[in-house]
Amino acid sequence: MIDVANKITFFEFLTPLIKSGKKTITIRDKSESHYLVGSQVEVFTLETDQKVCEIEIVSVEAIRFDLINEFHAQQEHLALPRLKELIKEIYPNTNELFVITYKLMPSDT
Ligand SMILES: CC(=O)Nc1cc[nH]c(=O)n1
Repeated sequence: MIDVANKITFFEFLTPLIKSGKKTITIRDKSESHYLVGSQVEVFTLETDQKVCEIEIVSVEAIRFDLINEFHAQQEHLALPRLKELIKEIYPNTNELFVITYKLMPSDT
């Protein structure tokens, strides 16, 4: 059984960006800000619960929605307006968010 501290889900359409190393952050709400720096976390698709890869948590930092900027967009490999739209769709009622920075772990396959 995988503990919540060692599992994270992403929308399937984002997973190629993670696996290729192009997306190096994720912005989550407080309920998903529990990841420990240095821990290794397994990445699964939200829709089908398929394992995608493993990441190591580099940092977890609080941020307000209105402070999401071009640098975050580059790290998400998304255009800034699309990133802000996506985050608003997922978390419509909060301004209190967390930037989780991670690095891709080498895979066995
Ligand atoms: C499943 C899910 O919430 N996925 C998210 C949320 C925020 N950012 C992201 O990259 N993925």
